[in-house]
Amino acid sequence: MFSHKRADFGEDFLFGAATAAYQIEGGQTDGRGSSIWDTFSTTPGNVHNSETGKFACDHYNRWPEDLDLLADGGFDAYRFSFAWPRLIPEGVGQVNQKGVDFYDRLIDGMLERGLKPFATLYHWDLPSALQDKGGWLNRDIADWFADYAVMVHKNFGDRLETTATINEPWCVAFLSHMLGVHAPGYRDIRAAARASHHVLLAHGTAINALRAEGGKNLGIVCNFEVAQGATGKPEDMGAARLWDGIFNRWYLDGLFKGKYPSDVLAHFAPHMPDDFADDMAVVSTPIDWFGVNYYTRGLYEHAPERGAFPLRKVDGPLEKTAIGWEIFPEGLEEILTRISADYTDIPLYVTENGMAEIEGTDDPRRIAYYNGHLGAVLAAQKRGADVRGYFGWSLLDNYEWAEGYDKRFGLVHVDYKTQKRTPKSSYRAFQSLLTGANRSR
Ligand SMILES: CO[C@H](O)c1c[n+]2c([nH]1)[C@H](O)[C@@H](O)[C@H](O)[C@H]2CO
Repeated sequence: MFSHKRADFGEDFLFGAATAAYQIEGGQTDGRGSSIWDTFSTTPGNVHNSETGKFACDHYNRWPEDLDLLADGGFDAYRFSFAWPRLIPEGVGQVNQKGVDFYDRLIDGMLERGLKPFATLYHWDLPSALQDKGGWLNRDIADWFADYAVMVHKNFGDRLETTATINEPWCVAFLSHMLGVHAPGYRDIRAAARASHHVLLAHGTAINALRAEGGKNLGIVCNFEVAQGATGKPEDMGAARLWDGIFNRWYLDGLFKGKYPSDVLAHFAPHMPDDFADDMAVVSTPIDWFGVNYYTRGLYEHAPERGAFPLRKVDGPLEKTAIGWEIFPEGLEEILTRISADYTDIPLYVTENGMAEIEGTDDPRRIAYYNGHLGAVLAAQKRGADVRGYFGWSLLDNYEWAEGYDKRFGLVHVDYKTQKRTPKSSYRAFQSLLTGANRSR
């Protein structure tokens, strides 16, 4: 079990678990439109075994059982995402009432169980119809996204505890337009530069539109990695600094300082949208809270042959998870204290943290992983970081994007043939921390 007590985190500290629509819902029916992940995943070579989210965890039908698991676990909150194509199948215009009805039932189900709804508006499943118009490369996406955000607010805003605009703008932009690992699968610095700006412009435009509608408790969720030099050589330390700029400071500086870091801009500048500097007041529109997703650190070395960004990640010596990420809980303490010391004093939530295993329901490594990272949260709080909550990734084993279904992050095991849910020992560890007992309904 964990070596911490719930009271250690503070009286109002919230514990939750997190998921995302495309990874768990399935339910490609009832008027849901196509998303870029439906097309990307069915394109050979993009996803392990060409696996798709077509069925996933069948959460579209099994959501009562999944909410019961959260309540039985003693969790206070549930971080979930709306599927834009389920609510507005073409991305703009006509609303799908069956989609509205689904999320109505889901959110009411949370409230009935005493679970606070922490909503994410966009967790990567862009409507294909908007991709047809250029997607994140088209500046108009800021208005498309703001209109979608207002639609969500008008239908559900009165019941949401918090609303995050975007999950992980780095993944939306750089991972998906520079590295080509996620949908839409671009490998193009010009696409990456423009998406890296438009995703933050869309965030700020939506925040302003939501404020105009009386929106409260608005934020964004960014992912962070501690970047360290593979050696102490200046060129390797420089590579780590540049990666810190690409992964962390582009978003922190843009959102909280209203300017992009000059070291990254030096690479992006020839490809940025005209007059992007005029948008920075919108990009840095004040928010109420900030979500921090953290999993691991990275070691980087100088790699002059790598063109646009002359760096390369190298394999580190620490214990790794099944997805190959080093286990480095100190990094979470470092990130939380850095953000609160250098960028903002608004409340922080750890909105994702967790690890992948390949199989099994007895998961002592995952218990140790969570225990270490919960300790990092306590250490960051002691150093002045205003951390208000922590969400384990993930409630369920689910569709792990380009990795397909092999890499399992769930506190609850899912047998995808039968859709049977089985709490793992890590779920029991949280249940014991949160309720003082190990019990199941
Ligand atoms: C690149 O790592 C990111 O911080 C990150 C890790 N994760 C994420 N972002 C996403 O938000 C989730 O949808 C993933 O399932 C989860 C596990 O891979």
